[in-house]
Amino acid sequence: MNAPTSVTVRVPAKVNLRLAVGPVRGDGYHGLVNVFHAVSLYDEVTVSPRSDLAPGQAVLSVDGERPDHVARVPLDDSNLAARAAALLARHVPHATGVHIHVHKAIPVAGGMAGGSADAAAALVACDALWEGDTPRERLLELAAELGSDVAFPLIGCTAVGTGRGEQLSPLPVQGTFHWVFALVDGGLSTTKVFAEYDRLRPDAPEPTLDDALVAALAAGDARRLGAALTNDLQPAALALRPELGDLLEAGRAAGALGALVSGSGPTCAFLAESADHARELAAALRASGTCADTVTAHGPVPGATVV
Ligand SMILES: C[C@@](CO)(OP(=O)(O)O)[C@H](O)COP(=O)(O)OP(=O)(O)OC[C@H]1O[C@@H](n2ccc(N)nc2=O)[C@H](O)[C@@H]1O
Ligand SMILES: Nc1ncnc2c1ncn2[C@@H]1O[C@H](COP(=O)(O)OP(=O)(O)O)[C@@H](O)[C@H]1O
Repeated sequence: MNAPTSVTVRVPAKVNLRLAVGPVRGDGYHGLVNVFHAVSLYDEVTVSPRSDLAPGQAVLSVDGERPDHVARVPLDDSNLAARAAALLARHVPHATGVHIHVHKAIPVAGGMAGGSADAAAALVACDALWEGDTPRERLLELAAELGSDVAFPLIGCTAVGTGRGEQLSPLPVQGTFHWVFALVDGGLSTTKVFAEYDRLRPDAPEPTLDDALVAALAAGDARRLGAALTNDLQPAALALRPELGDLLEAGRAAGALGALVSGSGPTCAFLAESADHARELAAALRASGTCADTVTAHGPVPGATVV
């Protein structure tokens, strides 16, 4: 069979249903109990071979519906998708240079792991393009080398991440949960949010999982899930962006079952009772004037998939 001329992979964003953050470790990372949940907001990453480039070398292009977000995606070697192609090229025999095109829908620097999603998608796409047949376990290891959040979008659905978030165990979930994500202008640096967390919580305890959250997911109970959502980084994100407090309050006042900052923020996530309720909640949030825009999505959804 001939090698493919291009491969496109669709990859979901994540929201953290529980982000329990422990003390800073010797390597500068924080021990986490990080419950990832993949939602139906997708980037698409397309790779095609470039014979004028060295194996694993990439040129990038990006487009998407939000020009302000597209403009913030780096087009050089620091792009996580380019770093993923370079890393995989060192582990498969028939790597080529590649053009990587990212169609962006996941907010940039928004706490929804868009860069990590693109890196996971690039690993899957390049492995298919180069016919690497890299085993799943090896792809997960390579993903973890690229960042704490890169392994999760390979598996998607709902999973708890321990260590620095990269050691994943799937969690059973019944049914579908409906979400509204409120986008705000500008991003937040993950490093700065963790630094602010250290300042606010010098005495952080070891992170734990929450039985009530696990039970709510297994039962498909949105009301109980809403009550169990927590994010230890939220006070740090609110300290850096105080206006997010008004956004969370607007969502609660409009009847969200749960409201929290997504990961390191500043995107905020609101749990709804149904798809209809999510649309109503989104309209109320937009009318409140506390966010730039909203996106509705459902979860859990599968991880990076060749389309
Ligand atoms: C906070 C979370 C929650 O899922 O994601 P975002 O909300 O930003 O997407 C993650 O922990 C982010 O994961 P990721 O963005 O891959 O982080 P990395 O590249 O590994 O690390 C970036 C920086 O974040 C801090 N960091 C990250 C992970 C961790 N367990 N402890 C940390 O202290 C460190 O300062 C590190 O230098
Ligand atoms: N493919 C990519 N898409 C988006 N941002 C990227 C990408 N590669 C590198 N970055 C950089 O990573 C930073 C964090 O972006 P992102 O992964 O979208 O957010 P977060 O870490 O909040 O989930 C961005 O500010 C950008 O400079």
